Amino acid sequence: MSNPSNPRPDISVKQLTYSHTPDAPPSLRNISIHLPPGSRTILCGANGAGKSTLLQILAGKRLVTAEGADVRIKGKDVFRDSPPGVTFLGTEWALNSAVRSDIEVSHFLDSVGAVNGYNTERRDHLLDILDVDLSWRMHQISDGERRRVQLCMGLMAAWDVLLLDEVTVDLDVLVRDDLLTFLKKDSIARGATILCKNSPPDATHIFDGLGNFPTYIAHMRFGEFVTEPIPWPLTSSSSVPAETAATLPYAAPSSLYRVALQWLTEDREYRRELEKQGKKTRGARNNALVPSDSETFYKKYDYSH
Ligand SMILES: Nc1ncnc2c1ncn2[C@@H]1O[C@H](COP(=O)(O)OP(=O)(O)OP(=O)(O)O)[C@@H](O)[C@H]1O
Repeated sequence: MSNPSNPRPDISVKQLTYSHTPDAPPSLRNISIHLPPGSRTILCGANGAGKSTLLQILAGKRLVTAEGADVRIKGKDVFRDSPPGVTFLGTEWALNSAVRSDIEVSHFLDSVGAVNGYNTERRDHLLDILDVDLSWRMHQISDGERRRVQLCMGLMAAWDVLLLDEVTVDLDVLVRDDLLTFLKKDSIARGATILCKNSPPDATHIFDGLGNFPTYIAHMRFGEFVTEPIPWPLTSSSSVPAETAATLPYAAPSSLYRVALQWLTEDREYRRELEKQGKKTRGARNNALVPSDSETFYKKYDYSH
């Protein structure tokens, strides 16, 4: 949904172009979206489409200097006004050595609570849903368990806007399902907004059970929206562009996986077309090296015996 006339979108992005480095091509190109309070949007797209970059910019983690770009949450400029009530949960958290130190989970969560303040009923509910054992020690738990602690920590304080960067992918199916149910209920009860990304690596796992979660879905490719956020589930009366409508299955929420598959297939065909035209290169460069890249690689590193 990209409707600038919406009186108060929770997330509003206009003319956003962004490059990670001065010489690199833009990872986001002239992006504009407007998401209303209480919406739950899933960004779909192949690896490198720009989903994480968009979430990180909304979280104020990357500074945008491009002229004309306007990135707001609840009407506040994300760089200059730091809007309150925004929670960003990303995968890099688990890589931080501090969260792998010898500290008991209860102490770890208490230290965060002391800083942020939280409702204990909400915390206990999250501990149940995420099946967290307060006596675990942070350096002795699995990646999935560590992720559950992160989610509990990040969701304890009630957020207005939640930005999720693939933090549910390594949860087991039951925990993930309970968490999505909680997030959906919470978003409905408090009119809070969720924007999250889903990537292709294991699409069946990622999209399984997600069909009832979003109110909008969107498709990104090479830093642009091929399909701007559109209401989900789709109906024949959805305000979907004609060219998109022709490609999508109108059906039950369970078809989200099929829509994602359709979009990713289109992405791959588009990329292959660019490759044919010499505008993109992937994999072994068969014409550039004789013998092939892989033979050269294996000889170089002497994997032959
Ligand atoms: N720190 C960085 N420095 C330079 N380029 C980056 C950096 N992070 C991402 N990029 C580039 O920006 C583009 C978009 O990356 P981004 O991580 O936003 O994609 P994505 O859609 O989230 O991908 P995935 O689903 O694989 O996580 C890619 O071409 C990527 O190579």
